[in-house]
Amino acid sequence: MFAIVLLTVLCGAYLVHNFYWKRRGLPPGPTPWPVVGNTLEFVGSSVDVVAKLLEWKQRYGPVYTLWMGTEAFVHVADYDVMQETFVKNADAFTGRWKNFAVDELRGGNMGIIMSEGSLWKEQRRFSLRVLRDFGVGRSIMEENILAEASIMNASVNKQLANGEVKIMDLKPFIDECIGNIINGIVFGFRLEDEKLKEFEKMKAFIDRQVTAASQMVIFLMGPITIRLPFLSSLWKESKNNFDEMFGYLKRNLNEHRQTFDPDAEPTDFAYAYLKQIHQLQKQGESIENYSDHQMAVLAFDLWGAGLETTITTLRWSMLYMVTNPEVQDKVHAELREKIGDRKEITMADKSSLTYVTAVINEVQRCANILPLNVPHRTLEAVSVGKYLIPEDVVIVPSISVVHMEEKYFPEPRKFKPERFLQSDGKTLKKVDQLMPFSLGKRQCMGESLARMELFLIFANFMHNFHVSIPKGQCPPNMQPINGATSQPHNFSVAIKRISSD
Ligand code: HEM
Repeated sequence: MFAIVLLTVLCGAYLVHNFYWKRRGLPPGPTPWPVVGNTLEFVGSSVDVVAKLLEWKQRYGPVYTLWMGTEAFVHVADYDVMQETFVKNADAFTGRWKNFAVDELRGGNMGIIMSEGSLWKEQRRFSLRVLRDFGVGRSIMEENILAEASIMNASVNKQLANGEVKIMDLKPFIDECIGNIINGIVFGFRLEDEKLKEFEKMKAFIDRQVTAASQMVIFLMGPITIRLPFLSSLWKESKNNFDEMFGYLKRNLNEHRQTFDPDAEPTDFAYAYLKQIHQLQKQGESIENYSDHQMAVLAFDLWGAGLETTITTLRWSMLYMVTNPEVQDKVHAELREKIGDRKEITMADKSSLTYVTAVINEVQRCANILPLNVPHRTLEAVSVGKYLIPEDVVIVPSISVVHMEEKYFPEPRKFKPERFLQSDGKTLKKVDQLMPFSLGKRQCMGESLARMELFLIFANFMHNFHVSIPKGQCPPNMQPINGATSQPHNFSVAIKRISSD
């Protein structure tokens, strides 16, 4: 009898806690289920995550709370409120979510993406400096990207006889192109033979890890839940994915340690990092923020973030070209008019290729590849809109919602590059609400590299090829695969050389 009373009291207390107590003082939002919160709302291949976020914004207002597992995630889904908070009061929002999965899979809040405080500040400053030294945002990097774009185009070209239309999956070509660029920056070598095979294996681990199922791991995992049926197998898969990727990075970092020459100019990020440690030690300064583990997680962040996002955006760009042939025709017309027979398109052409630039903007808006962005954490109690959010609350700039707002982007579900052009149809229009790289102090660190890659690779590809839906096939599935990034389903295109048009 006593046991039943005790159990009833405990259950009652838990329910009061779940449905009322833990939600006090936080913005409203959908009612969370015990343990799983609102996480299950995102499960299922047909769930349109951004539509759900928009629906909640309409119901609860521009600032609302979702529960991912047992953690409150405050979503800031209004452009003006985002500016007032993440930009004007930036420091208060530079924390990152701390959780069991991050501790177990990445060895804690290390690297850049998940680190905070002095570790994050120092490592971000250092990494940006090294990227600049290696020519990111300048002509040195432009040459590297152009070289890889040209190799990719030559490989595709090799598959095509003149005038022939061939059905091809472009993913492996894009993977290898972007893989070579980021691998060159981090480890300084091209992916050939065995190295290429190893890279392809690693890319497959990344692809599996960003899927929805693996992402559930992050939200639902704890010391007890990883033992539950179903979740335990998801957990094991994620653990294996991370172990394999860290194994690859650590093998390459060890090769660098063995060949490191402190007197030589660093030729890649890994050597620059070793040189920084060497110099700090020589000057008797602290190397607390430069542990072996930090170096591996930092390499993981640059390598992973640099690969996944850019590849996914370029794959979407191909899909939008085949599903919007009239847009592709205009891209080709602009390239014919402004570039003509010239072989290579460089950054110097960007200001005249306004339609191409508008298309890339529209791809980034519609593909909306990071529907849940990367969650931040409040480092102090802080006002957000009409709410006072306590310290240590996970908070998300909901950029994907802004990208789909009618008031900024009329007919938001339509692919209309013209929205990024002035009424003359030629001059580019700056639209501040397009924020694929987020905002504030944690804004994407690779933005200038990514922008250069997207422009040079897309423009040079379109200058050479025409893509379409293969004859007799249904239009491709434009519903994204939900996960950390919104990826397209596998697809093939009918491709032909532009000269045969
Ligand atoms: C189309 C390509 C890309 C997109 C759309 C993108 C988008 C983003 C977004 C939305 C964030 C989170 C910002 C926030 O927390 O509010 C982020 C962070 C980050 N990105 Fe990118 N990114 C891209 C390419 C790259 C590349 C090429 C690199 C490689 C260097 C990179 C490195 C990073 C890093 C290191 C962070 C963490 C920054 C920090 O926490 O301080 N990204 N990115």
